[in-house]
Amino acid sequence: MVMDNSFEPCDFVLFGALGDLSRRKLLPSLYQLEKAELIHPDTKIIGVARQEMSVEAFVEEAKVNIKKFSSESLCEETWARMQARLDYACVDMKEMDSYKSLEEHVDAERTMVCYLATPPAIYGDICRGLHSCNIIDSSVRLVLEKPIGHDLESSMVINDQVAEFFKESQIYRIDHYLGKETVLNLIALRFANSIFTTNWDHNCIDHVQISVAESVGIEGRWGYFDDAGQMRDMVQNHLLQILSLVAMEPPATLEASNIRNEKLKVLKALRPINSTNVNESTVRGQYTAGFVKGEEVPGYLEEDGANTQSQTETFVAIKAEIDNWRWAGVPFYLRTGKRMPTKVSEVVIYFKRQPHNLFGESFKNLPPNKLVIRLQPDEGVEITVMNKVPGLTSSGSMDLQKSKLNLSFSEAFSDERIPDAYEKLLLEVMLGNQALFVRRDEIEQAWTWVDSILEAWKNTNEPPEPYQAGTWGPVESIGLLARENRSWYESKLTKSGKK
Ligand SMILES: NC(=O)C1=CN([C@@H]2O[C@H](COP(=O)(O)OP(=O)(O)OC[C@H]3O[C@@H](n4cnc5c(N)ncnc54)[C@H](OP(=O)(O)O)[C@@H]3O)[C@@H](O)[C@H]2O)C=CC1
Ligand SMILES: O=C1O[C@H](COP(=O)(O)O)[C@@H](O)[C@H](O)[C@H]1O
Repeated sequence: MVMDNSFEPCDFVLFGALGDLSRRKLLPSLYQLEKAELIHPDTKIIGVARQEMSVEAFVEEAKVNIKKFSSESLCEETWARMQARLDYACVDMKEMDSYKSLEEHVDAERTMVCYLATPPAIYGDICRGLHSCNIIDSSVRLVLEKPIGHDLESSMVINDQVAEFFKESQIYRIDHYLGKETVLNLIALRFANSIFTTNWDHNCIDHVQISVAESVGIEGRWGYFDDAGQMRDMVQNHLLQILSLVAMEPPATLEASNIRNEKLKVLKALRPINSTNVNESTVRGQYTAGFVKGEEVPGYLEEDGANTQSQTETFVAIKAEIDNWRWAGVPFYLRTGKRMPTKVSEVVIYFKRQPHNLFGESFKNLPPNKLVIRLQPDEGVEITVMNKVPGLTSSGSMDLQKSKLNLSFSEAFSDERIPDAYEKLLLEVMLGNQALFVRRDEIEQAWTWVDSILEAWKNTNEPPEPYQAGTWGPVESIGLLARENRSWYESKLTKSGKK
């Protein structure tokens, strides 16, 4: 047993237990935690959905999905333990009377975790329903899935509805990127290594690139995606969270409030992008038909259910600037899109060039050092450095060559399995640690910045730039950096043709 004293048993109530997220991610992640013996033996997992179903049928459904969505065969011993803690309650989450049936499944004396894997539109109903049957007390933790709103205003409405019944210290807002090992490693890399701690500012860094490329399209989610677009789907949450971790000041401790305070300061320091600077600071694109990994794929406007007039963006590139002491004059270029050549997320830190050249004409333009943090896949960290090519020359001059110091997680930690982000987040909720969850003020600050860009795009009334599926986005995205004599980092994964 690998448990410590902070582990307490709880009733883990999964609202929307028959939905896509639960089937694909949450139940398989709970299974992995079970396997690692990280769930308290007395913890119960109660699936809640509106379908009438026996506990046996729910257990069978869970088993089928865990088998289907886990990358390994089912361990019978683990499953026997997990099965024993599963329960099911049928609740129509919009009907207040319906919540009574929940009472007999939970123990008011224990910590209760309510995970809302449901449409955000019914978060308010669920809170009222829980309140109506007197289930809420200070020990209840509420987990909210994204998206929290469509803009600042709607996000405040949801947050207000929830705040009627829960204190902020009880609310766990999910951004699954915060559960990714490599995103967490940003904290370790920055604050456990003095070479980075002391070189992490405008004195040493020229610019930063954050790219989150996806090879998938919208995966049959037209209804949701067309309303959201890549800005709301990826930038408002995941990219801004990564940016905050890269740019934040050292927190006093790793305690939740300290980390969240520092992230919030970064979001507050983001220079607003509005009608006056939107054209020079952003690019938005929409994919047309093309080939991804050799397979022909339709354009966005030809996807199932598509509205052919849609101007929703499937690609965004932004030059973001952080107006504070540390980052003055250091652009953060963000880029994310669907149907790009490969799935790859990377943070690349470009250090400044040497102030003076000692190595003669042929090395006049010594390339800057780069720190490449590969978030996914092929997780790792790489630094490019200049080295002397070994050997003797008659002129006595020095020949230089660019080389890489490469730490690949799969090689360095070959005995360790990299857990899915949801495993980490589910574990942290059960431990009652909010550090990897997004606080209300962070979400609202992120919406404020994003809303201003969306509003400016709306005002320009220009369609998104087309880009062929299987490319790195519209040419204008190259221009965003080229006009400042910079270029996007070409991922090693693309160069090697790795899929
Ligand atoms: N799927 C994913 O990969 C991701 C999902 N999310 C978020 O997770 C949440 C859930 O998404 P997803 O699983 O895809 O959605 P689904 O629609 O697949 O599942 C939602 C679940 O909620 C249930 N539900 C909806 N309304 C009611 C109601 N009135 N009473 C009882 N049950 C109800 C549904 O039941 P029924 O089947 O009967 O309709 C279903 O079990 C959303 O907030 C989404 O944005 C976030 C990131 C990724
Ligand atoms: O939240 C979302 O994230 C996924 C990408 O997540 P990843 O872990 O596979 O990188 C994205 O495809 C989806 O559209 C979005 O809603």
